[in-house]
Amino acid sequence: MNKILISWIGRTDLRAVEESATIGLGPIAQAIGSISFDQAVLIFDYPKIEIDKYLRWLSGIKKIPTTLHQATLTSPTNFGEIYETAVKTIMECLDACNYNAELTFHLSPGTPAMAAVWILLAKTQFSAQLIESSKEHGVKIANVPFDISAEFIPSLLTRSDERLEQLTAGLPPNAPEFDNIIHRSPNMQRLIAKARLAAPRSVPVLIEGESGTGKELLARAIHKTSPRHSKRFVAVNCGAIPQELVESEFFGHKKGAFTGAVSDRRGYFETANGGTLFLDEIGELPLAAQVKILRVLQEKEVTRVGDTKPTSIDIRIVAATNRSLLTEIAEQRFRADLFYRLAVAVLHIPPLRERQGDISLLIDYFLENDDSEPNKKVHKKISSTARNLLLSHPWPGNVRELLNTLRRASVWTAGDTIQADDVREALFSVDSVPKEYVLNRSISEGFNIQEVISEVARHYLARAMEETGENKSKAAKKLGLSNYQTLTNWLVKYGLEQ
Ligand SMILES: Nc1ncnc2c1ncn2[C@@H]1O[C@H](COP(=O)(O)OP(=O)(O)OP(=O)(O)O)[C@@H](O)[C@H]1O
Repeated sequence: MNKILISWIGRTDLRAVEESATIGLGPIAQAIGSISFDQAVLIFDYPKIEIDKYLRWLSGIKKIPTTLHQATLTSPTNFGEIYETAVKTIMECLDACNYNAELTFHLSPGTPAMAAVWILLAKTQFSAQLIESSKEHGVKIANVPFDISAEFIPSLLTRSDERLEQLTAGLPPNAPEFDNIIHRSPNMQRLIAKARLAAPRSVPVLIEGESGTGKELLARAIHKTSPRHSKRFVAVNCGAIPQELVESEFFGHKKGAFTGAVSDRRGYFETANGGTLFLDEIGELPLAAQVKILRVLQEKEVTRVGDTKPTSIDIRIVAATNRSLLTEIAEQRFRADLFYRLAVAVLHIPPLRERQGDISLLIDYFLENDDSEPNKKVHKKISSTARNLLLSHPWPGNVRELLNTLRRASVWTAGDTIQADDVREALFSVDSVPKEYVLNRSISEGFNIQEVISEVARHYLARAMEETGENKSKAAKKLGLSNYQTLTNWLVKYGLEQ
C-alpha cells in the first residue's frame, strides 16, 4: 500500500525557504519529516519559479518522490475550482497506483477554503487521513468526528457550462425518453445533449464506452426520440453470434438453404426494417461479416441466404463498442470504410468513475426503483458511511456493477438500512483475491495446489461474468479464453454452471 501525502503548497511553505530560522520548516516539510510517506503529491497556484526553488530546498530536508499539479484558480477561495482541482489530483494519483493507496490530506497549507474542501472530501468521496501541523505543536492527526453525506457536495459545483448551453440552445426543455438515464455530472449532461441533437436525424450513431456504462440504454433513448420510434428497435450482440451463423442471422435464409434451415426466416436487417438496428460490440464482428454488412448499408437492400431476390431496407444503425475502433483499424481487425459509415455521430459515454456526482444519484435511484424482486418492494435506506464507501470505489464494471453491488448488499442487510459492512461484503465478493493470501499459504499439511487453482479460477470466472452482465462471449474475451464454449467448459469444470 502506497502512503501518499496530498497537499496544497502554501505561503508558509514557500517562506520557509528563506525564513526557516524564524518561522520553522513550514507544514509540508514538517509532515514529510515526521511521518514516513512513500510519495508526496503537491498542488500549487504560485509561479513555477518559486515552486522549483521550494522543491530544491525541500529535497534538502528529506528526499521523497514528489508529483506536482499546477492549479489555475481565479481566486484562492473559489470552492468550486478548489474542489475540482483536488478531486482531479486525487483521481490521477489513485489511477497511477491502481487504487492501492493510503491517502493523507494536509489541512494546514493554503487557504481555509482549501482545508474545508479536504475535510469534505475525506468525509465523503475518499477515505483519507487528515493531518495538520504548526511550528508550536508539530504534526497532528486532525480528528474530525462527524460524517457528511456526499449529497452536499455537487452544489459546490453549480457553475455555468457554456458548451452545454450552446448544445441545448435549440432543444426542447424536456426529454422524457432520456429520463431513465440517471445523471447530473457535467460530462454526462453534455453527452445527453449531443445524443438529443443526433436522435431526430436519421444519421448513424456510434456509441463508445466501457462495459456497463449504459450504451444500450442510450441507444434505446435515441430510438425512442427518433421519427422511427413506432417501429422496432432490434438489439444484436455482435460478439455472441457464432461466425458460421453471422450471415443467416443478419440477412435471414430461405427454407432448405442449409442443413437446419427448416423454414424461411427473416434476419435482423429485415426485422428492424423501418426502425433501428442496434449493433452492440460491433468491434467483435469478423472481417468477412464486416464486408457484407457494409455492402447492405451501401446498397440498402438485403438478400436472404439461399435466395436471389433482394429486399429493400430502410434502417438506422446505432453501433456500440467498448474498444477503440481506431486501434482495431490500425491493427487491421476493423475495416476503415465501415467505421466511417458508422461513425457519423460519435457519442463517448464516460466511465462511472469520471462522472462527478452521478454515483450518489444512481444509488438513490436504484434503491428506490429496483424491481428485480417485484414481490419484495422493501426499499432499503443506506447509511452515510456505506454510501461513502460506494462513492470511493473505482467501479470497473460501471453502472451495471454498481447496480449488482447494491442488490447484493441489500440481500445481506437484515434491517432496513444498508451499512458499510454490507457494502464491504458485497464489494469483497468480487474483489480481487489478495495476492499475498494466495501466494503465501503454508505448503505443509492440508495444502492442495488444485484447490488453490480452483479458487483463483472460480474467483475470476465469477468476476468476469459479473462485470459483463453474464455475457459469455465478453467474459471469455476478458479472461483470455478463445470463445464462449471454452468459457462454458470452465464454468462447468469449476462448478459455476451445471
Ligand atoms: N445512467 C443510468 N441510469 C440508470 N440505469 C443505468 C444507467 N446506465 C446504465 N444503467 C443500467 O445499467 C445496466 C447496464 O447498462 P447497459 O446494458 O445499457 O450498458 P452497456 O454499456 O450497453 O453494457 P455492455 O457494454 O456490457 O453491453 C442496465 O441495467 C442499465 O439499465
